[in-house]
Amino acid sequence: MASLQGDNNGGLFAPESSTSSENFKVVVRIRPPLPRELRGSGLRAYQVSTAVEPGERNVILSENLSGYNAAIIAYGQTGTGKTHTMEGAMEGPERGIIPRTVEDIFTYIVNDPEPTSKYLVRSSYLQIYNEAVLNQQGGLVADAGAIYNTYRFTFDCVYDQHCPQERIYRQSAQQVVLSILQPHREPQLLARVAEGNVIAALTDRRERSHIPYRDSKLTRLLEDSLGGNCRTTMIATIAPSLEAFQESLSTLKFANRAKNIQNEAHVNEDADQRTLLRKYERELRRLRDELARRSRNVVDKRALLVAEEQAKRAEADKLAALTALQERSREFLREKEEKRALELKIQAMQSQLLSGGSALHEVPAFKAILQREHNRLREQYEAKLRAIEAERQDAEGSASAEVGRYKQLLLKQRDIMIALTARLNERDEQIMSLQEELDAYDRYQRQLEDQLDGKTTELISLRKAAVEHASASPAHMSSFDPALQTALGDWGGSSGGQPAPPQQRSRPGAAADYSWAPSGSRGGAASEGGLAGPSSSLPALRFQPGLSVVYSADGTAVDLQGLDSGDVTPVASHSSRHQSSGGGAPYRLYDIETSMASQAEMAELRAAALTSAKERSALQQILDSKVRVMLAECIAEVSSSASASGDPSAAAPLVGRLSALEQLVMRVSEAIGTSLAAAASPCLLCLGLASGPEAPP
Ligand SMILES: Nc1ncnc2c1ncn2[C@@H]1O[C@H](COP(=O)(O)OP(=O)(O)OP(=O)(O)O)[C@@H](O)[C@H]1O
Repeated sequence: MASLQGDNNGGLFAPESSTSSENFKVVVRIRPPLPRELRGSGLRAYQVSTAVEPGERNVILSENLSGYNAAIIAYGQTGTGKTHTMEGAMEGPERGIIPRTVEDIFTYIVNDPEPTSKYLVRSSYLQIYNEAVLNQQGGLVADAGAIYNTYRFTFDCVYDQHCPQERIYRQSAQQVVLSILQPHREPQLLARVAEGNVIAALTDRRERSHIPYRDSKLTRLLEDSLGGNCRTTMIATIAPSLEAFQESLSTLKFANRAKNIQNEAHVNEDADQRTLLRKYERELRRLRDELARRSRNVVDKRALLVAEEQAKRAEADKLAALTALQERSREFLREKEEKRALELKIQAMQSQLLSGGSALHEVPAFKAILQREHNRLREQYEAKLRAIEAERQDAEGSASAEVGRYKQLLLKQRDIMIALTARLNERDEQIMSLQEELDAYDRYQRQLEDQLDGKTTELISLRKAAVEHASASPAHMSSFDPALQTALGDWGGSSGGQPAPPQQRSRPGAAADYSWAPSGSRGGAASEGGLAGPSSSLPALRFQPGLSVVYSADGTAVDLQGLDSGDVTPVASHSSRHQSSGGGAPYRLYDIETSMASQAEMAELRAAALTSAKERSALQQILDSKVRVMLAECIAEVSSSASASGDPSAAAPLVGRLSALEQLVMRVSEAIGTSLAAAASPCLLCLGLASGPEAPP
């Protein structure tokens, strides 16, 4: 077998050329002459034969199962040795390509050094006869006499290769197609079926467009082998006899065209997901780097563009500023010229005015106008001054009237204040006099109380002496003075408790001048109903003979405990006259002539003290009521005067003063009442009247 590279050397055989495709090879195998052919004269002198090296088969078997699809197609006229080439003998050196391929595949699997690799080997055997596909699995069908038949033996080897060290999981599928093409005896049909449009299209030097693989089942099955993902070797078999010259020529032409087929073979590798992921990550990283590089270039370009734009803008601004400056300079020069022209014009006009011979203010018409204007302005100002003066006078008149009215009000208010002050002073004097009178009452009451205390002490001593005397000489008690016995009462020690008859009365003329005459006439009212004394104007007590009670000035009865003595005649010779040290009213107290003072005297003193307390209380009440009335009148009068004057605040000091005076009177009254109660309580307790109905308030 030799590669068909051309028909140089004037024959059908030519050396290999590097221009032929590595993925589609075409070889020609010439069958050795058969014995019958040798008997004839069909052989030519140029007949040669070449053996196929084992290494070439390995190449055909896709580089030791590295994952490429591989195909061996035997093409030739009948009896040219296709079956002999593909199948041959099952054993021995005449073994064909199929058994050798099977041996190579399993030898490779057995010799694989990677223990983790896994292989799956599948095989199929088909026959296509008149466009009918027949499954011939399980045995080879050899029908040498049939025409138009085509066999196809497909041998698939799928294996998994796993490399833990490289963490690679690769799955490859290798397809070995061993086909036998039987061209038709008629060249037209052969061209249509075998070559067909497929070969014509595949070998067309123009742009490859549509490949009509579907025109026949054979071309459909050989789709990958002819122009696809496959490393294909086509074996064109010819016979060496002269009788087969036309067929051999036709086969060689077909082989010559088929060698131009371009196959694109690649490894059938299905990487696992991790490998794909790593592959995609590497691709993604590469794309990112590319994008970053391009973006950086874009940023740099943008910055450059911005800088250029800024430079252009700055240049334009600079030109605009220069233009504006030049324009301003021109305007300045123009204004300067205009100013100079105006100054010249003013100078010319002034020179024209002065050229008349006299100044403007000396022109008569101008003087007249000036005078009129002056007069008009003066009249306006004078009229305005007059109006202002009239307004000022009106304001002064109204102000003076208001001032006069306020003066009158102030004078009236002052008079009211003076009058109120005078009345207040008068009230103060009256209050002071009442206070002094009240003090005189107090002093008199205290003296009465002192007197009463002395009498009580004396009476106690007398009763004690009487009791001692009775106990010493009880026999004489019967002859004891009845009056004294009566005075002693239970203290006299009388047996049986019978009262002693009154045998001795108070000595005639033994009376006391108990009258008192305070200043003023207020005490006169208290003497009504009382007994008349030497001083008829003073209240008096008189003890009637046979009466057991004595009445005070206000009609209060005082029990004298059975005293039956008659008149209590006041005496003057032995009376002790006490003069009030305070300069108050003179008064006279009982003058006890003898040490045998009766209880009538005690009762009299008690009644006098009680009367004095009652009168003092009455006077106190009268004083309080009158002072209160006076103060109320003063406050009302001051308030009415202040409201009448229109200035209520003017009377506030006076009202405050009156209120303070009222508080003072109240405190004085309270103090008097308290001192009175404090002074009267011990005395009244001694008299047994503290809880009586006539106790002073
Ligand atoms: N290279 C060869 N060496 C020896 N004998 C061969 C060789 N090639 C073919 N022959 C013999 O030639 C005869 C025909 O061969 P073969 O059957 O293989 O032809 P074929 O092309 O398959 O014919 P068909 O197409 O009719 O099946 C066979 O007897 C075979 O033994």
